Amino acid sequence: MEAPVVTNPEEIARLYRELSLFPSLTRADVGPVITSQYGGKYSNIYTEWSQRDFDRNENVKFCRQYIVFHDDASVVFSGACGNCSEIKGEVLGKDSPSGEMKAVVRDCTIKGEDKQYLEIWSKNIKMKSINLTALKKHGKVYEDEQFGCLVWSHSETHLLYVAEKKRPKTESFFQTESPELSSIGDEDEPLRLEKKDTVKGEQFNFYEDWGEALVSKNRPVLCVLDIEGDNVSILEGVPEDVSPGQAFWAPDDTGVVFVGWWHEPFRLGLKYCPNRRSSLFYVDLIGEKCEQLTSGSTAVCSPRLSPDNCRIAYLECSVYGPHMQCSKLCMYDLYTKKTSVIVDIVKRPKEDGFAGIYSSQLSPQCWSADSQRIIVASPQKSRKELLMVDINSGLVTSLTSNSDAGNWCLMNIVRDLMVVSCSSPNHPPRLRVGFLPAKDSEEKVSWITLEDCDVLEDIDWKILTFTPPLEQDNSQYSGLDFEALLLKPKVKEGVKLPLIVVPHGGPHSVFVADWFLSCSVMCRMGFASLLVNYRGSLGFGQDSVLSLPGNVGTQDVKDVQFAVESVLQSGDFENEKVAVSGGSHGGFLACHLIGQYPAFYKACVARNPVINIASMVGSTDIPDWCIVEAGFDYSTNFLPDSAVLERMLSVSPIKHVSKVQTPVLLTLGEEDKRVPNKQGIEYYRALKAKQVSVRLLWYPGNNHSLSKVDAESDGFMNIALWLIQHLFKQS
Ligand SMILES: CSCC[C@H](NC=O)C(=O)N[C@@H](CO)C(=O)O
Repeated sequence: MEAPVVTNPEEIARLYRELSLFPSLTRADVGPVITSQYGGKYSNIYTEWSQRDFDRNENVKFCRQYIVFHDDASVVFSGACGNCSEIKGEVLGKDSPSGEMKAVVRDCTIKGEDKQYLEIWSKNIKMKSINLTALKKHGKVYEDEQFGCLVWSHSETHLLYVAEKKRPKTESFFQTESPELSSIGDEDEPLRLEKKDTVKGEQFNFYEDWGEALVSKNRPVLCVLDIEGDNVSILEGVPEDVSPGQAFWAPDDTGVVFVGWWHEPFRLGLKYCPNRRSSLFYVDLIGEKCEQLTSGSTAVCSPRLSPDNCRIAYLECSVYGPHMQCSKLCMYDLYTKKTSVIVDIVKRPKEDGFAGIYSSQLSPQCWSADSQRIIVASPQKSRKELLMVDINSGLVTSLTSNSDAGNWCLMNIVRDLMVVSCSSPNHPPRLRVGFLPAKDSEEKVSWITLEDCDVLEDIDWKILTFTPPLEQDNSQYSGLDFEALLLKPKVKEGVKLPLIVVPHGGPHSVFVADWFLSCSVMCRMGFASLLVNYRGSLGFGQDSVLSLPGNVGTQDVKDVQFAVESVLQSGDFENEKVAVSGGSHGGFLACHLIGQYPAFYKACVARNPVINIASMVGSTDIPDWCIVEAGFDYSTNFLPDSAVLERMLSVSPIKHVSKVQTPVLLTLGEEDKRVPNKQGIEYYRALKAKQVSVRLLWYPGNNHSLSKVDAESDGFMNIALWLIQHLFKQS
């Protein structure tokens, strides 16, 4: 029996709107402990959320506060205080350590001009509003997760943030000048005008940026605001060949610790690429001393100071190679000035299930109050778990094993109070709090839900495990299993479902059992989805990651096909109604699958797919990806020769295009720096030439993720209608 499928566009849009109502938690902070007049203790929890607003075509950001009464070890009573309020124009915001003040970096448009202000709030008063744009000490403030920060000094007298370095004004050689601005010049130097401080001949200089989603970010500088003196200064002493970010105050406020990414000989894209050469540095406030704290031969991120001010925890991985991979959890001792590894790379999942740390960002605070443990959220196969690491023994304990939720994210931990977001494919994000049990205690965390939403009872999900057949075993990394998530609408016995196969991108990424808007709408429409974590995915040990480079286009393709064919054997699906959909490397796999298994898939959707690695290597922001995934070792002076280009071409989907029969929907972002839209166009032309049905959707103002509200929702509707058109067409 065939399942009834929702095909009416109005009804599909209604379902999409309905399930888009669930917001996602983006930030949480815990305020200081307050003792009430009756002796009870409580803390405020500040949360920020994001939700799609279709009419305004933007993701709206709002906040809500909660109060948690506790005895320092367990929650006694909790609840929300007041309603939500929207946050507008706030680029960065941070309460001071005492909770007495708040700093905000705000974007404003005044009489058509964009300006940035740094505001200091105290009690119910806006104490200061400093016009950063007018000060002209630097360019725009960095608000991204890669470099950005807004940090109060321990003394609460100074603020630290990152901004674009100020560039000199430029003008044409042919600009007419007033006679009094006569120039002085030097033969080798560009002509500088004394009075106006304007440079000629540099108007069209090219400034590299840090790539996808970090456009226009070229040269970050560390900025310090002296609150009392209203004075912003740029920290001197940062090495010239390093871009600083993720900074914080050293314990005594006399200097700053930061991550520095080397930008010579050129910048490579940083988004999703934590494998860029970088180090921890310390620079003193007078710029006399800058010390490199880690080796400089690895890639580091997320430094976090322990509450006792003695150590810095951070994540480390090797430079180049697979972009995302198993990380080491490391520590820098501020007294001995030595680094150590607390949790090493894990090649294969251990007997207790621990598969390694796969994270490129620790939560804003990650230490227990006793400075003896660190909490990290990491995929462990197809679930994301909270892991507690003992810094002395390196012992890793899961705080969330056997839980019903498939995805646990640590938003923050302060004085052992953890604030988390947890979700599952049939359960949108919930906000929970819980105290970390005392060291060496056997106790489990008792989670209290502060913000709940109902389970979508009509959606079923499970995790499936696959062992590749012998002929598909990787001889170098033998015996690796992989997994997939299967999401299905609940239907009566005997009803067969259409199936959408979704391989993830990366390829070193993973689908954890999270809430997926598009899959849940598809479920409500009557489709099942199979999300495949083929070998090479994160969370399955470093061997799995390393098994894929050099084998893309075969091992990953065969794993996905093996998973699909295995699932179809259950008899629960309509074998003639199978579609494939993926983005980026997932699009690469979708296009490979329709080329290598020509009659199998009845519809294909590819978002910004990698089509021809050979034609992409010179135009993507991450050429190293092309070289590594094609099976070569990358260095910055690597130049692809004809054999390398031939290999890149031979592992690409374009190689199989002549066999394609499946109708293809391409969704491309005009501003994509990662997989330039010319890749999709190359495929579009090839399919057109072969008279294969193809449609191309072009999203101006969108980058690789196609995540602007109108692009994402339009993309979803067109994907749904494309699947309906091609899976259910009358033949
Ligand atoms: C040269 S593009 C390589 C593919 C890309 N990898 C990293 O950015 C990719 O597949 N991206 C995924 C996210 O990992 C995506 O879904 O965009």
